[in-house]
Amino acid sequence: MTTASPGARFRHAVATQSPLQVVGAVNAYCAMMAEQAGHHAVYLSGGGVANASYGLPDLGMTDLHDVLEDVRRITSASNLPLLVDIDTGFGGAFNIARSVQQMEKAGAAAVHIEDQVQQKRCGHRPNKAIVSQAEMVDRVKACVDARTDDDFVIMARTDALAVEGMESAIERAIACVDTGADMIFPEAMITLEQYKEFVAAVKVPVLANITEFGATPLFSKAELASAGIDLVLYPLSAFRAMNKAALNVYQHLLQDGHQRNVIDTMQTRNELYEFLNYHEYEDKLDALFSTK
Ligand SMILES: C[C@](O)(C(=O)O)[C@H](CC(=O)O)C(=O)O
Ligand SMILES: [Mg+2]
Repeated sequence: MTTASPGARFRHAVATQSPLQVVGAVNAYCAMMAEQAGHHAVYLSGGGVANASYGLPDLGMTDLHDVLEDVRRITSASNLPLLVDIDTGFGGAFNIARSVQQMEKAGAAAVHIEDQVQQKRCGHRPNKAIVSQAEMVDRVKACVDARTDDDFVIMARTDALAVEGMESAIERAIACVDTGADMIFPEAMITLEQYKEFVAAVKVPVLANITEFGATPLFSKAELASAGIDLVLYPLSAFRAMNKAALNVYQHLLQDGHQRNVIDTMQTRNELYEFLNYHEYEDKLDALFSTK
């Protein structure tokens, strides 16, 4: 156990892993599995909150409290530093400041805020629109001013590549760093060369979002390391796999009338209990009621 703040632990993980793999966890139990599997940081995806917790598309329909609820559940269950997707910050400067304060209080280590308009889309979908560079800089300033722990990480995401091109994206990233952004998330890059350009330009850690079925090829950790990337994000990888496995079970139950054909695809009761530390709870319960 350590007394360092979540933000300090996230920075330490970025500094010591090269690059740091940040894995999406759509709920508390997923974060526990990621931690026990040996990961060093977890991610709460905005798309994940919308899709998994609310059955909504990733179109800016969820609010601060929808995301906070999932943050609290995850930070209560796992000690891993948590990077949270706060989309466009959920409003104007005061709302953004409040978002950062609430995330910090809820035990998050880091947030990323993006330069899309509030009626946002998934970063890998067409027809995105972005706010001006000046407005994005204001968003970042609101974040930086609002944090109480200087180690709490403010990551600026730019969606500009698809809208205005590489030059604008880099210019925006530099402006965000000049305003105090600690790390940069260039969204929907297409080549390793583009990552290299960002890394050379911003001089702070750069994150590569390796989300499946999107615009970015599934570059390996080694390839991204060679481009100078410091963080690799897998926002929805486990979620997509869970979804396919669950659908398969639902279909087999209908078709077969039993689960024997899919039992091998399931985590066993013992495995579940191991991750939950169930037996320790049971022992405590037995001790508590031993005199009855
Ligand atoms: C990272 C992201 O913002 C998310 O919400 O997880 C998404 C991921 C995705 O839709 O694959 C994004 O890249 O916009
Ligand atoms: Mg998102």
